[in-house]
Amino acid sequence: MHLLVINSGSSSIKFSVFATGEPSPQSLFEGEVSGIGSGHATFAFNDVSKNKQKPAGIKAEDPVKAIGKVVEAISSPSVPAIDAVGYRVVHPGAKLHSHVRIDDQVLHDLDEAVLFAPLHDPSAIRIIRQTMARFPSIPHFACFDTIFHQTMPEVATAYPIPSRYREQGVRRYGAHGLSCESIVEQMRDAGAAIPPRMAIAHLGSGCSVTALMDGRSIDTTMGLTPTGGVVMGTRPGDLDPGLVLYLLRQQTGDRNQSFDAVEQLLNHDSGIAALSGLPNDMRSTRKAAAEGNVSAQLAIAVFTRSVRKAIGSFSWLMGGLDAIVFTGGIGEHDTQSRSEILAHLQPLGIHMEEKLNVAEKNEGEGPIQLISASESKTEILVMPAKEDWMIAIHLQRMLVNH
Ligand SMILES: Nc1ncnc2c1ncn2[C@@H]1O[C@H](COP(=O)(O)OP(=O)(O)O)[C@@H](O)[C@H]1O
Ligand SMILES: CC(=O)OP(=O)(O)O
Ligand SMILES: [Mg+2]
Repeated sequence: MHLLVINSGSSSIKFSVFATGEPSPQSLFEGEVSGIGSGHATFAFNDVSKNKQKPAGIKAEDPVKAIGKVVEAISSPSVPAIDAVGYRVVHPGAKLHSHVRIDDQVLHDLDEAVLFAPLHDPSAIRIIRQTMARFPSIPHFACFDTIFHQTMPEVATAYPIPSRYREQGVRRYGAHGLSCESIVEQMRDAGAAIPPRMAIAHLGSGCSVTALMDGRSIDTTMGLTPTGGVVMGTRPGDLDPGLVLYLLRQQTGDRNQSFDAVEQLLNHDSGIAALSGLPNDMRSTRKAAAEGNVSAQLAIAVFTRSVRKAIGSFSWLMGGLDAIVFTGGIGEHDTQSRSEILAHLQPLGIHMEEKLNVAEKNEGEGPIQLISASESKTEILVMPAKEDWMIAIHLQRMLVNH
């Protein structure tokens, strides 16, 4: 069977075609629209058995506008007919508790869930509806970013607000769960031992740090929504809640308009992009910082400091760290962010080996790149966030059971 996976992030749509198989589904085609909303979006689609083509520039102001390009690519005669589709949906809301086959009831529940992930869920749901209309006779499944974090204990998920809100589903959910699960699954796949105390820093457009014990999530920085936690591309991460009240009270005029304006501010107009005054793209922010742009330098320093603090707090919580994994667009590629986040930690037994950090990864080396020095008590690893592969694994399991 052939599976299509559509992963819409806040600044990208990644999509893949897999052939089902053991031990896990095999990727045949991979594509990506990246830089959505940055003014210089690119599109790439590749047969994984052939040489990669260079991404081409396209117009893509938002993920929904980019989906037509995805459907066009997978409709090409060289791509096999699709038997099932799996979507990454960031938040299932308070009612859904597992990855599911999508029917009218699930679509209704997802419509209700948009309050929990207003930056991600609305476009994901529109993409699902459009793709279901295009492929009406095959099953469609939603895989959620929160499910992996269901192992978090109540002490990690309970907010110190009146308990009636908890009963309504107001708690920490976390996100980037499919990415974290793919890290653990790739370690298993490679026959590597799962580090007992691990922190995964998923640094992409959205950024989070997750604490794992024996491969299970025990705490994470994102909260009820993916707006909280560490500093991100266009989101501020954790703020003084009084600041949000201040913003709301400061807005004048229509009440709904002020909510919309504050939501726009917190999900689209904050984070690294706000501090730097530049588009949401770490590559151009780094370039500007290197050229002496002090706003870009400050933005990056605020970002790396917040990630450093999150990893530090989880290390304290677990009584130390056996491994730190960097993943996501920034985590996998921005060598400077990695060295800034872990600078001067030798007294704690954490030694990044700069030569390994900047070394080009060779093809066929496997997914786990070790960048710590041999004397480091904590292993520092760089690994790909294989969310699409993880969704294909769930899809394959659900297809057997449905
Ligand atoms: N080679 C690179 N060097 C530095 N940053 C990079 C590089 N490649 C991608 N990035 C950054 O990764 C971020 C996007 O991460 P990604 O995980 O693809 O996003 P999304 O959250 O939309 O899935 C952007 O800030 C981008 O600039
Ligand atoms: C949950 C989240 O922030 O996802 P992304 O990083 O793909 O925007
Ligand atoms: Mg992502």
